[in-house]
Amino acid sequence: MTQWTAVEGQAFTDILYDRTEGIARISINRPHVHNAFRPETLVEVMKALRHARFDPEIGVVILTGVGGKAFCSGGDQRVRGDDGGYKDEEGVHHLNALDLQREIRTCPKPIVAMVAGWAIGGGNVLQLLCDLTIAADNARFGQTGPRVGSFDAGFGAGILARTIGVKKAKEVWFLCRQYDAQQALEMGWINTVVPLERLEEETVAWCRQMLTLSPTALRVLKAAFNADSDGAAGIQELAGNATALFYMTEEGQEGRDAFLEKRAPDFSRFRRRP
Ligand SMILES: CC(C)(COP(=O)(O)OP(=O)(O)OC[C@H]1O[C@@H](n2cnc3c(N)ncnc32)[C@H](O)[C@@H]1OP(=O)(O)O)[C@@H](O)C(=O)NCCC(=O)NCCSC(=O)c1cc(O)c2ccccc2c1O
Repeated sequence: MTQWTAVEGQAFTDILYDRTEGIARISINRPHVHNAFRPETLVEVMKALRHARFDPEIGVVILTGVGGKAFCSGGDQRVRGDDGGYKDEEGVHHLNALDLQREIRTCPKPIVAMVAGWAIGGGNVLQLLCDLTIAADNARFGQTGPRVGSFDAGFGAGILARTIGVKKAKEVWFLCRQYDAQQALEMGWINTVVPLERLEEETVAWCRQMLTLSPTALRVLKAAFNADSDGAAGIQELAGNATALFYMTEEGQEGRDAFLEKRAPDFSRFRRRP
């Protein structure tokens, strides 16, 4: 059994945020609605995710749901308003699931979805956008949008099509069927399926394996996998890694030093590589 410790100084109402060596775990904690999210839930997930991103001791993040019956059932339909989004406690309408989707893709650390039970609607999109998905044998996946008067025509359609193929993605969205973990595995929708009682052990094992590997290599690879589908923003993310690495070289530092020392830069000692 993994020992998890609540992250200090981080108080939340809709999520749990804890950690074990090198791994942060963010759990949506609304099991009474199968972990459906409201705007406040997503604000909290983003806050925890940013905290994990900036914690140098964390190398991998797990996103999951409390209770064993659901990862997440998407937007909480009880707070879906008539003014273009989900209503927060102040009455402001949001579609801030889209903000979280982008943050999952731009977080430079691998994010693993640990899925037990339902991953439906916006909940399926969240697990889809995580870098890896470990599912329990009770997991069920699907989209409900056309049934409940919604659609995710961004990552929810496009990345699903890239992941399982266009025909299958259209089937998922056009028919609103549900798929069990084995079917999802066969489609390449998820990475592996394990018995529910082994879900955490298996997920942590995958995370620990990534923790033994080069964080820079994983970071650049993550950006590379997203670059083309994220367009200019994806190239920006990938290119930012090149700039960061260049800043760590003597060649990059020569330009900065020359400016600060008010002299012409001397790049002559740096090779023009083939
Ligand atoms: C997930 C289910 C298939 C499970 O069915 P089951 O029969 O096992 O359980 P119940 O239906 O009895 O559910 C138990 C309990 O939970 C409540 N509940 C479940 N899901 C939600 C939900 N999403 N919102 C509110 N409440 C929920 C349910 O009412 C029960 O409560 P009781 O008080 O009656 O006990 C089934 O529950 C189901 O189909 N759920 C709805 C799934 C769904 O349609 N989700 C929303 C899809 S749209 C979406 O998520 C979405 C969000 C965004 O932020 C977007 C942003 C931008 C673009 C698109 C977006 C988008 O599409």
